[in-house]
Amino acid sequence: MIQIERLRIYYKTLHGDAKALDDVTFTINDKEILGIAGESGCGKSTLGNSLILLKPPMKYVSGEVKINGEKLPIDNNTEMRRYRYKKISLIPQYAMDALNPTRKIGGIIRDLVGQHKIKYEEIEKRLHERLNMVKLSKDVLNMYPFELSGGMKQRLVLVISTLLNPDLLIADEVTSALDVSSQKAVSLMFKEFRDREIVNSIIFITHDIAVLYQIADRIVIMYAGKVAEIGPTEEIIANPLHPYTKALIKSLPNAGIRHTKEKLEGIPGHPPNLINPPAGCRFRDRCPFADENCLEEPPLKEINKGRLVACWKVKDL
Ligand SMILES: Nc1ncnc2c1ncn2[C@@H]1O[C@H](COP(=O)(O)OP(=O)(O)OP(=O)(O)O)[C@@H](O)[C@H]1O
Repeated sequence: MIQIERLRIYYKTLHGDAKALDDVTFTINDKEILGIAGESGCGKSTLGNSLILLKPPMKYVSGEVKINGEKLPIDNNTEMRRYRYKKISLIPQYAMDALNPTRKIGGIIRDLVGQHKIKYEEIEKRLHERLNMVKLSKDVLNMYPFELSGGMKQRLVLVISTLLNPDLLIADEVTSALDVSSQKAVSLMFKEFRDREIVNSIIFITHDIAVLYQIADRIVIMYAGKVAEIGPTEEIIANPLHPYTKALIKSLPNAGIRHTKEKLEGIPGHPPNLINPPAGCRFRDRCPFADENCLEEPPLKEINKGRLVACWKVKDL
């Protein structure tokens, strides 16, 4: 189990700190795929990246992350070396485009495991099995990245990032650049890696709730650096409680989630500036239900078992 408690991660800027993650608390259970969704800029990538490497101007401010009860030294990039790739592995946004174009895929993997002091020969058998699992021939090891399609590259990235069977895999927008049929195939392979216990848990970051509907057990909805709502996938989609989640679900195309005659609606307005966010609920300027109570920040409260919502109005909606 991974516990994230009151985590604050900011970006240092010339105009002050951008509060990209501001008091974020949730857990990732064993054998779980946890989806993280929300509009662009809400802090999803910051969350994933902060569990691996704090690259300036990103900085740790406060809070804790525990993996199976052990505190992760996320504020110390050197100490985090022990965990990176072996215990926690990240597939960053655009990873498939970042594969070295001048090196054959076998060579890329040899370099990567070498950096972690593991001999290629030690993992070779496992590598072949895993390639087979994601329906790639081992001939790809003799190919250059540009010879593979987007879907093939993304499946390869899944294999590479999980070669050492990490406890936690963080996947950041891994399906966004793919067409709809490859999206489904790739996301189901992530599920298979969890089902076969190659990884213990997965954080699946995406702006696309339709993808989460296919694979996530629970969903965390983020808004402007904070958690708006947490719940089981079916419940979040069928019965969103936070006004922001309601708007997000309403703005979805029908993509296999539900059929409605309602017109597709975007969410009016923009998220607040995170350097100087308004006091109180950060969604209040865009919220049709906001009143003077919302000038005070709503705590994330358990409404029903496993269902947490940060909204003063939730009981009245
Ligand atoms: N290097 C940076 N310097 C300053 N602010 C940053 C930096 N990187 C990100 N931010 C700010 O942190 C906030 C969260 O960004 P983040 O990339 O985590 O969001 P996201 O939800 O992953 O968005 P996207 O889906 O577009 O990747 C944004 O408001 C962004 O402007």
